[in-house]
Amino acid sequence: MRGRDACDPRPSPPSHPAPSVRAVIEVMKLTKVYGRTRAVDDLSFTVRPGQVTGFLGPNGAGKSTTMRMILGLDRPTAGRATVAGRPYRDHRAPLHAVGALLDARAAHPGRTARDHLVALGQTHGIAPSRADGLLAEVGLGDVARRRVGGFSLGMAQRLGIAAALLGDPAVVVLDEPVNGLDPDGVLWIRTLLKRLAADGRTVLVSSHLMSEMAVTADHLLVVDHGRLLADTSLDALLDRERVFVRGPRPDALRALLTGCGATVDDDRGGLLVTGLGVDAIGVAAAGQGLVLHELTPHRASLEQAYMELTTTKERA
Ligand SMILES: Nc1ncnc2c1ncn2[C@@H]1O[C@H](COP(=O)(O)OP(=O)(O)OP(=O)(O)O)[C@@H](O)[C@H]1O
Repeated sequence: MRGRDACDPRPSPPSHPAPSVRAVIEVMKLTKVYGRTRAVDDLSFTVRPGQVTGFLGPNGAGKSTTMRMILGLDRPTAGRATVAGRPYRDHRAPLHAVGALLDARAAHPGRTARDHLVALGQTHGIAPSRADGLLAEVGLGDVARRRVGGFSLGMAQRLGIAAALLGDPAVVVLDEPVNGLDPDGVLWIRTLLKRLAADGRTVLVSSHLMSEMAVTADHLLVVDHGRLLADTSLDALLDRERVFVRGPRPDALRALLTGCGATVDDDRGGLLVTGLGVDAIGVAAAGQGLVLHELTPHRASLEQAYMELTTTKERA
């Protein structure tokens, strides 16, 4: 009983429901090359409404560059990105289609927070009262008439989020929105993102903080070196079964399980197996007459799942 046929087939992932084109972000074979750096490398994914999609990866993974291309701020070397069925630049009233926060310090430092939002709103016929309401909502009501140049990073982030929401957009794209926020602010943005998704909006939020995404996102896009490592629900990533297995013939066991398509790592005197469940391992070992002294399921933390994902793909 050797090879993949000897092992229980793993269930195929659930298919996604057909997305409403109204608010979908589509990234198709997107590539961006800066000199010798492939910042984004043949990236394809779809971001759907009604959930928070975390865009996760280490520093320099290509998250900001991808977001800039989605928002028409960088020209792709190859491939394309659309929002609600068309490139961002083709939207006649972009503030209503997509709200974005890429750089919290982008607001003119000499303007007051209120003037910044009112001026932005004027480009789309948005009433000043909407700016006032949003400033109160993001916790800047008391400093609405202070100049932005004197704002802390956290205050600037809150203003950037107010600007992103000004046009009541169906799609929200935020690049590292928790940067500079205090614990209250982090909690606030977490709640806000979940509410936006519950309203049926499409929410794409980047972070290099696994812990933050673990409590905020429903779905994860994991990138590294400009490439997509995973496009998965948070639950599916965490539910990936890992099994600790120990027996007197670890080398034979490793060869068997690797042949069954599992990833096998040394761990505390035994083997840590990803990609096969306890039943499949038991059946495969019995088929080869291999004795097992231990066979224990492990649920990975998000950090473990992420580290495993990045190191496994780098080795491949
Ligand atoms: N304008 C540019 N010119 C040259 N190289 C760039 C430029 N913008 C980004 N890069 C490079 O592209 C790569 C991806 O950068 P990017 O900012 O997209 O990553 P990131 O995932 O957003 O990182 P971080 O979490 O640190 O913000 C990096 O190697 C970066 O140095």
